[in-house]
Amino acid sequence: MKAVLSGKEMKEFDARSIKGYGIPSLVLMERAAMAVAEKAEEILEKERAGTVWSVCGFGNNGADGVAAARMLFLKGYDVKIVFPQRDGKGSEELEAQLNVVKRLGIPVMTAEDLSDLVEKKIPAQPFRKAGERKRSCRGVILDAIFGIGLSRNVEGAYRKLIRWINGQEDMKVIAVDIPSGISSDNGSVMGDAVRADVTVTFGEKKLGQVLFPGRDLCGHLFVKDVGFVPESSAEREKHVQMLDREDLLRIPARMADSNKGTYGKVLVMAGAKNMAGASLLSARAAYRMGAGLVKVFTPEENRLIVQEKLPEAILSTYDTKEAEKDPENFARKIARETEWADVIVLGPGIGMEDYARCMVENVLKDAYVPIILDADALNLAAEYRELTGYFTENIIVTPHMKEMSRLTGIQIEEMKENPVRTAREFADQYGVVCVLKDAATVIAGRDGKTFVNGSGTPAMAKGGSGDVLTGVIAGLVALGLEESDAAALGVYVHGLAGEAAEQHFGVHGVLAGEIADCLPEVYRDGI
Ligand SMILES: NC(=O)C1=CN([C@@H]2O[C@H](COP(=O)(O)OP(=O)(O)OC[C@H]3O[C@@H](n4cnc5c(N)ncnc54)[C@H](O)[C@@H]3O)[C@@H](O)[C@H]2O)[C@@H](O)CC1
Ligand SMILES: [K+]
Repeated sequence: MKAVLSGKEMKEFDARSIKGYGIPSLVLMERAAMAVAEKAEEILEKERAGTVWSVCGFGNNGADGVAAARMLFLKGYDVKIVFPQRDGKGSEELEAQLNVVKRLGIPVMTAEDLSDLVEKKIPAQPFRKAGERKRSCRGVILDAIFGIGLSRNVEGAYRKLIRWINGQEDMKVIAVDIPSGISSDNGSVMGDAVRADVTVTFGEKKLGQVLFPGRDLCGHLFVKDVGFVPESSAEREKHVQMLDREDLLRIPARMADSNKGTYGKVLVMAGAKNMAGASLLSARAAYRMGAGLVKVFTPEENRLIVQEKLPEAILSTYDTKEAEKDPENFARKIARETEWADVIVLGPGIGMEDYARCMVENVLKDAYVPIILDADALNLAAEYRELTGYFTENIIVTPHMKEMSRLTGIQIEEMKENPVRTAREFADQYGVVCVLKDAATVIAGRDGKTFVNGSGTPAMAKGGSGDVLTGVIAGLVALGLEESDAAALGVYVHGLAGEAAEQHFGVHGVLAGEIADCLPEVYRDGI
């Protein structure tokens, strides 16, 4: 698990080492610049290229760029430094770095001096992996215009330079700390931004590098230690966290003397009339994740298909007409089922009929085991607001952006601007665990624990993959994980399984069921 910091948190982290412990700022900067220069040299050697443009702003990000340019110049590369304009007031560190390069005679120029000032907006990069876009490479551009100090939208000469960088098709772009123009707090593009092939960042990851579109614009991200004094583990836990492969070790082991009862009973309440798919995907994923027993509760019409496609599942069916006619009897049936369960998945494909609302209400009212509330259960809660009155700490909600918008009334664009805050506020307001699904899913858990997920692939952007996720989380709860941990680890494992499925079927070809079937590859071979 690794901490991910906002711009403000990173500034405090910086200041702690410099002011708190007395490590000179220029010492940290020297190591930061060295990490950038090493990455540049690696690329230049591989590409047999010799040109370096270091494009710098007037803060310490620019100072990093000037220091790295000096190091590459001393190695014999053909180096030029570019500033947006002549008259910018530089930081103290920048002035110190510029004094050195002036004495060394490294050319320093401005945007106006660039003969080929071709401006290009952020180029699209369809279906290519980060760093793969450039076929020929004449050299390297160091993007050191803005780092974590970007405080407003970019315009004027800054914007021109950012677009100039994006227009250099035959140069690899290394972003110093973060691509210029990306907000380090939320990954948004502030006016315009650099598309980097590689980003070298210092100390810790920033939120802007793990949330989209910033995550995409970073290219390959390298985190380098430059000598900051580390925080205590209690301090680290206060930041947003990102899971990594070591966290797979937290999936409980299977004991030699166990039986199916040892690994929990999952009740999947899903699928409307003739819509068995959602229940099958969720149930399959729960079994694949390791749950001992999975029961599907679904309309009678789905009996044959469930038995045929997943004979391992226990089946309990209901008559939808009876359920509508006699809600009290339906409620008693539901109570019997929920009593059996250790964890419940509620909602995928159940529809918006009255009996579905009755089911959601009764489960929320009477069940005290963890409940994963998804899809139509969330849409019903959005439509019948009184259902949110039952939200308590045993509930994990898993809305995608549209469902979250229905639940909260907040526009999708606004939520995308700050998904961490959106998920956190919802979780705190209702006391639930909130999994806000998107390309970078945010998990807001108990005790302020917040996670951003780093696994996954666009191959998973397909119908049914959310149903699989509910089963994965339920499976982990059944194995004994606490709800916040099950949600965060479940999202991570689900993403890894999607990546594994992409290896087999390609980015376009993956089916949701295949994500479920690739789960064992993740925890069997993944650590
Ligand atoms: N000693 C340190 O504090 C270290 C800092 N480091 C570097 O320092 C960077 C942070 O430096 P700073 O805090 O100076 O910030 P930046 O260098 O990211 O940028 C701040 C400068 O840009 C200006 N600015 C902000 N938004 C603008 C806009 N839209 N248009 C025009 N000007 C704008 C600010 O007024 C300020 O002059 C990090 O990203 C990292 O690269 C690293 O060297 C590691 C050590
Ligand atoms: K930068």
